[in-house]
Amino acid sequence: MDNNKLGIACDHAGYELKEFLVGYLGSKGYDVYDFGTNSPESVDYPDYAHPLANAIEKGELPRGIALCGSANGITITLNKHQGIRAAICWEPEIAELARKHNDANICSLPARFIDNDTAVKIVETFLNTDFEGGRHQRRIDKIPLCACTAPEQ
Ligand SMILES: O=C(CO)[C@H](O)[C@H](O)[C@H](O)COP(=O)(O)O
Repeated sequence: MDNNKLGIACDHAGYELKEFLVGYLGSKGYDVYDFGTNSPESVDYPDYAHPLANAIEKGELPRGIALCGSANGITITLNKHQGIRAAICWEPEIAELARKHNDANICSLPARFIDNDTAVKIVETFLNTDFEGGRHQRRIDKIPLCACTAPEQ
């Protein structure tokens, strides 16, 4: 898949930072698919989270960035999708671990709690860190409910 492509989605709380990141990532040569929202008017984050998650699940985009005020609402929504591993990243080392250990395919940003410079560092780290595989792959394989068997006590 074309790793230059990425999707981005937000609610009103993430709108300003989303706009900044769309400009920044475009200037770095990324092909950014913007799922909105496209104004600071109050909206509901699931209306923007699901289209981003669907595009990644269908294989149309390899990864994405999601933003809301705390990152909680949008991340909870995204992770209802079987093919999504969205991780809340509030500093670069968490973003690095989200990729290395969790193979996260969406980086969720708490827009009301980070500044633009921090967001850039987080996103750059997320986009440029590879999954380590190995024991982490085994754990990821156990995440889907269909693969879950309660251990004997
Ligand atoms: O869902 C959230 C919290 O988990 C997001 O942070 C939203 O952006 C936030 O709830 C929006 O709040 P508002 O008072 O409607 O602006």
